[in-house]
This record gives sequence, structure tokens and C-alpha cells, in this order.
Amino acid sequence: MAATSRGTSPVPPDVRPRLTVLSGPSGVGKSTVVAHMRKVHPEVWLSVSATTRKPRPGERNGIHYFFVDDEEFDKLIANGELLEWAEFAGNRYGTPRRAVLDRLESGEPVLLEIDLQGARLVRQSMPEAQLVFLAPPSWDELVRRLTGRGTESPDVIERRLTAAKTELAAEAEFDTTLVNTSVEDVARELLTLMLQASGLRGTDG
Ligand SMILES: Nc1nc2c(ncn2[C@@H]2O[C@H](COP(=O)(O)OP(=O)(O)O)[C@@H](O)[C@H]2O)c(=O)[nH]1
Ligand SMILES: Nc1ncnc2c1ncn2[C@@H]1O[C@H](COP(=O)(O)OP(=O)(O)O)[C@@H](O)[C@H]1O
Repeated sequence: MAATSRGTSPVPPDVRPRLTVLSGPSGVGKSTVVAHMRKVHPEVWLSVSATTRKPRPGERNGIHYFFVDDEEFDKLIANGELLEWAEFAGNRYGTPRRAVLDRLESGEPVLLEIDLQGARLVRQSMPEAQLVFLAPPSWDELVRRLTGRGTESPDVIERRLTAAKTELAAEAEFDTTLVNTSVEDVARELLTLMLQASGLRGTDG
């Protein structure tokens, strides 16, 4: 099955939504899709979030996340440095505000990979943003991917699957759904959506 798009954007035609938010349940393949898109198109800018989660093997500070402790995260909030933040499965995650606003001001497409709560906050503060939901081909496949990744303990997997039920139920709040059957197809469709939202042409790369 190819990636499919569903839904239409409620954004008025005179507003250019340059900010794109990608959300979806843990294990659906968000990081994989984004990594593939950036491999093919290294010029695409992705916001790097701050998190209190501990790094997984292979994750690098400043590349995958800014890994901070609770005290540092509190400071980011207190100083108004986060565009949005949320607690997810026992850790906090937030989008550094300045870097995103700088990119938007320069007219570049911007991608945020954040959870449902963050997507809702962005929708409130930036109604022109386009919200893209990444859905699994099936529930069983989501469980297989999350378990097969092998990065979380069984109780953390359980928490993430509980959150996944809430997230899947919120799909209709998003402008578009992409079903992650093929990483390459989804990455291409996501880039096209980002470029179109910015008033730029979609590519076939
Ligand atoms: N609200 C919010 N969510 C974030 C941010 N960065 C990452 N997330 C989300 O936090 C959740 C957990 O991320 P992570 O621990 O990396 O696990 P993974 O997405 O399953 O690989 C995912 O839904 C991410 O999209 C952020 O800056 N803000
Ligand atoms: N289209 C796909 N088909 C099969 N496996 C996939 C696909 N996309 C991602 N995966 C695998 O699923 C697991 C979870 O992907 P990941 O990108 O870490 O998800 P997320 O960032 O949404 O939590 C990884 O092991 C990844 O290799």
C-alpha cells in the first residue's frame, strides 16, 4: 500500500503555512522518515528539541536532541525559550523558540517532529501551521515496530502504547494523514507538503 493523504487544510489561501508539524504515535517511524528525508534533502531544516529523556545509543547531543536535566528544562520554560513543551511518557520535550522563528522569518520551510500535545499547542499559537499525522499501516504493525526497535523496556513500551491509543484517536485534528508503509514514499510526500505550504514547488527527489 502506498502512502495516502487524507483531509484538506482549513488554512485560508492568503496565508502561507511555512511551519509543518509531524506527529504520530511512538514507533510509527517519524524519526526514520525524517532521517531519510534529510539524507536525500540535507537542506531541509528540522528543529532540534530539548528533552529530559536520556540519550539512546547512537543519539548525539545537538543533533537528535539537546539533552538537558530537569533544572535546565525548568530554566528554558521560565525564560520563555520554548515555543511549546509537553510531558510524554515520563519525560519533558520542548521546541526551542528562537531557531524556529529565525528560520520562518527568513522564509525557509520548517519542520517540527513533536507529540500530539505539542501539535495542539502549535495549532493554537500558530494557526497557519500545517499539521501532518503519521499513521501506522495497522495497530499490530505499530506494536511490532515499537517492540522491534529494542530501545525501550517493556513498561516504557506499555506507556507509549497507551499514549498511542490517544494519539491515533486524534488523527482527525490533523490537516493530512500519511500512512507509513514505505519510508521513501512518505518522506517524498512530506517534503512535497512542506514545499507546497511554503509556496514553493514540490520536488520528485
Ligand atoms: N511536544 C513536543 N514533543 C516532542 C518534542 N520533541 C519530541 N517530541 C515527541 O516526544 C515523543 C517521544 O519522543 P522520543 O522519546 O524521541 O521517542 P520516539 O518518538 O518514539 O522515538 C514523540 O512523540 C516525539 O515526537 C518537542 O519538542 N515537543
Ligand atoms: N515504513 C516502515 N516499515 C518498516 N519498519 C519501519 C518503517 N518506518 C520505520 N520503521 C521501523 O520502526 C521502528 C520505529 O521507528 P522510529 O523512526 O524510531 O519511530 P518514531 O520516531 O515514530 O518513534 C524502527 O525500528 C524503524 O526502523
